[in-house]
Amino acid sequence: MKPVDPRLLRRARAARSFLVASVVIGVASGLLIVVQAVLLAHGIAGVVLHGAGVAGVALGLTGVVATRGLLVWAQEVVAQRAAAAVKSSLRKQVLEHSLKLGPVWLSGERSSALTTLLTKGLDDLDPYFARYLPQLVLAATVPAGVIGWMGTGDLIAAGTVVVTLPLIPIFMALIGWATQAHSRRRQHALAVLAHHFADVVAGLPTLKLFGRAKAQESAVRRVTDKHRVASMGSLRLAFLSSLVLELLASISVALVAVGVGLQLVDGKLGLETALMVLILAPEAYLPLRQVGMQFHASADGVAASEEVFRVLETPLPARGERTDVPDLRVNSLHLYDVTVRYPGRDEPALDGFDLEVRPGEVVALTGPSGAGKSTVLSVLLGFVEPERGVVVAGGSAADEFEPTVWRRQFGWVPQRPGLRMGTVADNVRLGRPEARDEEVLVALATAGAGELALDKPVGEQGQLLSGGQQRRVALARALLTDAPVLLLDEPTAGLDADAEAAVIAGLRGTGRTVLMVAHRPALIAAADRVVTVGARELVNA
Ligand SMILES: Nc1ncnc2c1ncn2[C@@H]1O[C@H](COP(=O)(O)OP(=O)(O)OP(=O)(O)O)[C@@H](O)[C@H]1O
Repeated sequence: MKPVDPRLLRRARAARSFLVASVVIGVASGLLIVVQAVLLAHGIAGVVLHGAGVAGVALGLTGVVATRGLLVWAQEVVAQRAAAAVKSSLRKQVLEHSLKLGPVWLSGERSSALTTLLTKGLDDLDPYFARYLPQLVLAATVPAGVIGWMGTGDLIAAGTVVVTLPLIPIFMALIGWATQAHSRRRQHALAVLAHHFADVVAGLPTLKLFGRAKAQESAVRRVTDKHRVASMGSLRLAFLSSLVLELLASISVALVAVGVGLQLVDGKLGLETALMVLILAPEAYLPLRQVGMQFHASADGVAASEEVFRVLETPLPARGERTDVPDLRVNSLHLYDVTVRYPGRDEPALDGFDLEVRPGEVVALTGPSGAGKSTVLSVLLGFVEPERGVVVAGGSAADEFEPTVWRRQFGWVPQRPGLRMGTVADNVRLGRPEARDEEVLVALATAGAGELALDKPVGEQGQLLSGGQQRRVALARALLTDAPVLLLDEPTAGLDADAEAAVIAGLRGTGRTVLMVAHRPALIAAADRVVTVGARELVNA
């Protein structure tokens, strides 16, 4: 691990200004340490050799200690602010980037791992900013100042420190390599734990039904044990490294003390200088030793930030900038020879698929499960990039257009309705936030959900509504948009025949272009044209 990840400085402006402030505070702290040692040595030597008073020295020391206290406070405030700003900026960037990468990329990620990363994971950056980075700056500034000043009094002592000091970073690096792997393992164990817990909680009713709920106890225990072992491993390494660094520093200071003592006995060194060197010697090692300790506290945060950069460095699909999207009320949509292969899959999900959807048409996509029907919708929405082939509208390829502007042409009902916590009205209004209550009611009625009250509560992921109600709310949401084309993934699944007939009538009545994935005969029969995916055949109804 690099001491400071340049990507962190590049991605988070707060980290840069924080580093500058830390250097200023670090240099001032270094100076104060030297002043404090000189004052102490002067005061003690004055009392011992000349019986001088201590009032002046005590006053000076009080001033130095108070100023050092102020610097520590300033450092803490700056660090906490920087950590908060960096975390918030990284969270925002990851969320924005994930949105740009789209739902298909997200479905390949483990959502609970991503959630852990964006919450608890990034919080581990606090010690990195509050402890590790300031200490790193102190380690770079204080020893240089201290050794320089020691050299003015005793070159041998300064030389001893210069020779022994590098041992600390060398041992730190060795321990660091071992820690890094441990930290990654711990982060991974935490992600697995979160994922497993989320899965178990979400699937508890099913697990209970199949009598497997008890069996989960041992699975949870196994995953928790893995996390505990990984955490204990990190702690063991942290304690061990502190011990090693402490031992190294103590032996080095003892070496300096022996040299100083011998010179003092020989009369080659005055008492004041000897005292100054002895007081300063541990100060040269202290910042480096503490960097070692803080490194462990911050390693989890650094591992989390690496995970953040993995997400941020996932390349975005190349999309154009044009905003003059052709009006699909008058232009046809074409798919020419579209082949899609999902990452990690050998078989194409869609192979050389052609389709034309004319304005105002209702087209049904049918075909066996897994044939690629939902993929056709994903291609049109720009969520997946075809390996070959092109989507064309009004003579231009779809990927020339800015994705959000392009998507405004579509109202979409995905296979999973994706409702959020709130009320029915909140969810329908996602289609057009400024819509009036009457418009929301019309959309609900058209979607065959006229019986649902606007203020009916909706739980997370659409809970509190039946499966069929969720679908109709999602359809009302798509209908409320001004989009000329509706892309519907099995819009009547889970509806009874009457509700289905109402939905079909509602859809036909809008006069909009509809491309729908359809399995049910009534829905297929309602289409102007039926296209079979997978068989590459076009059937006119
Ligand atoms: N995000 C993904 N990553 C990898 N493979 C995927 C992904 N989404 C779909 N697939 C695969 O691509 C193929 C086509 O999937 P798609 O969902 O388009 O089929 P479908 O015809 O809509 O199926 P169904 O009728 O069951 O909904 C399937 O083999 C599926 O396993």
